[in-house]
Amino acid sequence: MTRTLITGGLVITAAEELTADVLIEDQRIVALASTGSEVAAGWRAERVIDASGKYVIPGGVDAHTHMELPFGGTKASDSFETGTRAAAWGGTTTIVDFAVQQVGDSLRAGLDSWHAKAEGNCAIDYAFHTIVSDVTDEVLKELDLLTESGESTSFKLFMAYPGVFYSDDGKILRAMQRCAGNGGLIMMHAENGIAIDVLVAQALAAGHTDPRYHGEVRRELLEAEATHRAIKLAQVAGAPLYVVHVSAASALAELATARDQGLPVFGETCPQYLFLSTDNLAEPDFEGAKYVCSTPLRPREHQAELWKGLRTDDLQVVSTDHCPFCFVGQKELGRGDFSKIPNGLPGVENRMDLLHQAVVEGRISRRRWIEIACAAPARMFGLYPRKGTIAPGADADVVIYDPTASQTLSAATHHMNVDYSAYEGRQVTGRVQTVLSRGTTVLQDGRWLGRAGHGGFLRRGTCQYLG
Ligand SMILES: NC(=O)NCCC(=O)O
Ligand SMILES: [Zn+2]
Ligand SMILES: [Zn+2]
Repeated sequence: MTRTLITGGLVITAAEELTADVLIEDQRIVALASTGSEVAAGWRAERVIDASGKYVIPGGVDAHTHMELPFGGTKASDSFETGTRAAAWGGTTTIVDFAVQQVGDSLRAGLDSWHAKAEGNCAIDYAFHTIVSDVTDEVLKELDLLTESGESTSFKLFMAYPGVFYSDDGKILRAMQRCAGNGGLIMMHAENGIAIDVLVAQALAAGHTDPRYHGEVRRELLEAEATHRAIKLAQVAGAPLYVVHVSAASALAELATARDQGLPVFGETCPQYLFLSTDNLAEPDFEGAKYVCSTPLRPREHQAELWKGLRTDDLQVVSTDHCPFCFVGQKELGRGDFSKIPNGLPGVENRMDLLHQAVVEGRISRRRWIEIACAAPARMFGLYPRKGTIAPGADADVVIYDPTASQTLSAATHHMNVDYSAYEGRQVTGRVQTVLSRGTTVLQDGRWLGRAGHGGFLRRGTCQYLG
C-alpha cells in the first residue's frame, strides 16, 4: 500500500472550505483532518505534497466531450490519448464522451466502437453517454439494458441536424417514455433543425456564406422553441430532461420556468457561451470559423443571463462540448459555405481555469466553481461521490491549484491537438500545479508524468438529482 499526504492546502468542495490535510491510500482518499490537528500530526506517508498557499480541489468532471467524433466529412482532432492528456493538464480527471449510434446500427455497435477508440489510450478515467440517432423498438430495449448495466445511463437526442442525428418528436417522445421507466436521462440538443435548414438554404442562396451567418440562421428563437418543446415532451412522458450546451437567454428562461414548476429539468452551458460571443464569429478573413459550434455563440448580452443562471441553479453544469477541429484543413472545409464548417470548439484544457477566472472576477463563489465543474456533473451522471468531491472513500482525483499564478491561454502552450485556441491571448489568474488521478501523480509542477492507459472506463449509476 502507498500512502500519500497532501498537507496545508485549502480544501474546497461544493459543500465546504477548510485548511486540511488529505490522506490517500493507493487509489482512494481515506481521511481528512484540519491542518495542525493532533490527528493530522499523527499521519505518516511515503509521499508528502506540500499544498500550503494552494487550493486542494476535486479533479474536474467534464461531462460533454467528443474525442475523435466524425463530423462533416472529417473528425475531431483530439484522440482519446491527446484529449485526455490535455484535460489533465487543465485539472480535469474524468470525461464523459459520447458514443455515436449510426442510423441502422445498434447502440451496442456504437459503444463497441467507442470502447475500441478509448481503451488503453486514456490518461484519466472516462465514461460514455450514447448518442441515439435512430429510435427503433430494438433501440428502446437497449436503453433499458445499458441503464441497468451502468455502461451508459444517459442518452443524447438531437432536434437539430436533419439527416444525421435528428430525431422527430415522435421518436423523442418514445425514448423519453422509455427513460421515464428505466431511470435513464435524456440529454437534448435543443435547436429546431428543420427550420434552421430552411434558413441555411436561404442564406446561401442570398450569397451569405461567411461564418457569421452560422450564428444568424441558428436563431435564438429556434433554440428557445426547441427547448420549450423538449420540456413539454418530457413532461408528457414523465421523464427528466438535461438540455446540453444552452447558449440563449430565452432558452434558459424556458428551463427556469420549468424548474419553477417543479419539473425535473436540468441545464448545461459551456465556457464558450460565457466568454465568447457573435463578435468572435464575425472576425474577418474567415477567422470566425474558429468559433462555429452549435448551439451558436450569441450576442454578448446573453452572457450575464447565463452567469445568473449558474448562480441561481437554473443551470447546474458547465461542460466544454470539447469538439476540436483545426483551422487549417478542417474549419477551412467551409470556406465559401458556412454550413460546411465542422461544428465544435476546443476547450477541455481551459474549463477549470476559465471558471476560476469567474471566481476571481466575483461572478461565482469558489464553492460554486467546484459545484458546477466537479460535483454537479458527477451527481448528474451517477458518478458521485466516487468523483467530484474530496471525501473519505472517493477516488483520489485531486488537483493542487495555484490561485495566484497568472497565465496566458494560447495554442502555443496548450496541449490540445488543435492549431488554435478559442481564448488566444486571454490572461487568467490561477493555474493547475499538480494532478492526481486515482492516487497516481499524472502532472507535477508543470511536468507530465501520466501515461496513456492509466485511465479506466467508469460504469455509472443513474442521475442522483432524482428521487
Ligand atoms: N456542439 C458542436 O458544435 N459540436 C459537437 C456536436 C454537438 O454537441 O452537437
Ligand atoms: Zn449538441
Ligand atoms: Zn456536443
